[in-house]
Amino acid sequence: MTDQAPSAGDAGLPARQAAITLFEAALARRGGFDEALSSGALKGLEPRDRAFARALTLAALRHLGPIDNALQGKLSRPPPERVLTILRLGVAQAFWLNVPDHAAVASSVELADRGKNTQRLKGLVNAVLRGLLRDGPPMETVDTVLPAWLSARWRAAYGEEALAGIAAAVTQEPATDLTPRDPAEAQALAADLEATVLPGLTLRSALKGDVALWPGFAEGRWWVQDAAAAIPARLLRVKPGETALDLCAAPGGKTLQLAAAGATVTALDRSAPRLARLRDNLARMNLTAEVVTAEGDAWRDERQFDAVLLDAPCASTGTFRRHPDVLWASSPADIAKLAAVQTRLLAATAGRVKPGGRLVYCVCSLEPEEGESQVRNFLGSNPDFATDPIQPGEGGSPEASVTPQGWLRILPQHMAGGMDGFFAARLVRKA
Ligand SMILES: C[S@@+](CC[C@H](N)C(=O)[O-])C[C@H]1O[C@@H](n2cnc3c(N)ncnc32)[C@H](O)[C@@H]1O
Repeated sequence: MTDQAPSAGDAGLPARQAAITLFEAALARRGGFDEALSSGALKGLEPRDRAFARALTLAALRHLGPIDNALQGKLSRPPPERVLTILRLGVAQAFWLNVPDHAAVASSVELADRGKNTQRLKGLVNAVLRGLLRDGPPMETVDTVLPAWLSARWRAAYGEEALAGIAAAVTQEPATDLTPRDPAEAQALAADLEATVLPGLTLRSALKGDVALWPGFAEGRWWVQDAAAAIPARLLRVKPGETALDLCAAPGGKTLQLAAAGATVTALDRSAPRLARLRDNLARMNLTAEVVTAEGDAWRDERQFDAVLLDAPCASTGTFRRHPDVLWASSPADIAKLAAVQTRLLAATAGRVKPGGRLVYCVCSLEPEEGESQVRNFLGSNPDFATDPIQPGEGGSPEASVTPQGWLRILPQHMAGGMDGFFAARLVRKA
């Protein structure tokens, strides 16, 4: 729930229009939500309207399955896409953004009235929305919350009970997690940030709004990082003075952890714009790293490192709590394509680890093809590497996440209040 709703009259329409743009971009393609944000979908809006547009889009995506299920019962045939968007956003406003019913209906009808292709259907928008709001919030069950192809995959991989836990996490709005630059400061920062200190010393803050205005941001005392995302870099256990390579580094959450722990870090990524964000993050935190723009599997550099982190590009299905668009814009083909990239990157990583050094492989994905299968295949073809088993509790690892092989398979329900889904394994290269 949020209290950021602007009033229903004309003042709120630009925000709702921006939400239409964001929402349709999010469904059109993987990464569309972020692309639309960075290409100015919210430009020209007041901060309050910007927050509303973003919150509305995310609420509609987080509850999209149940919304569509309820809509199906009210529509005899699929309406044009824009009308469907207006209806989905209208329902989300009323049930999850505290917008009064009359305002959600009036603004949705107004949006339909303003569009050349939707004007004639404003009566339908009015009738369908009124009917849905009378019925109350849509049913949220495993079958309505998740796309069928993902629930089938996750049922097969993790079983019925775990699937129910995953589905329950989809509709929960996540808190903001922060990593302190200096872990010894965690308790002191927690008081200023209305935060609880989680295992691993992640701070879970109850604050809302622009993080740049929160205590300690400008001074570089913490950065935003999900509790699960903060675990893999800790598993490398870097010591001051060791060399570390972060092979898919941008925008740099894990690079910051390695640098803050005192390692001499090389941060590599193929994306120059994402590396620009990494550089900004390093500067704000007053940390340093060598920054390299290159393809991880084509980088010509003979150095070997004490510690190597491969946080590989993946389908990101574990991040649905903060990025619910991944549920609706991903496909089985994405998983197959990205799994091939991971295999290539892992193969290229092996030679960059010093004999006796450590390699942590991780992905923010719930797909076994991107996690367990990758490591199993890698160990099969690289007999000089072995698993260094992760201990329960290590670096904040939930006990429930540790697999019999000593890898981590983090499911969102493994921590009260949720965490991103992740896979991680720590391997050592024999000396
Ligand atoms: C999961 S994200 C990394 C997140 C980062 N480790 C962090 O903690 O902030 C994956 C990154 O891999 C990069 N990437 C994708 N393919 C790559 C390749 N072939 N070589 C190097 N980087 C690649 C992407 O640009 C993206 O920044």
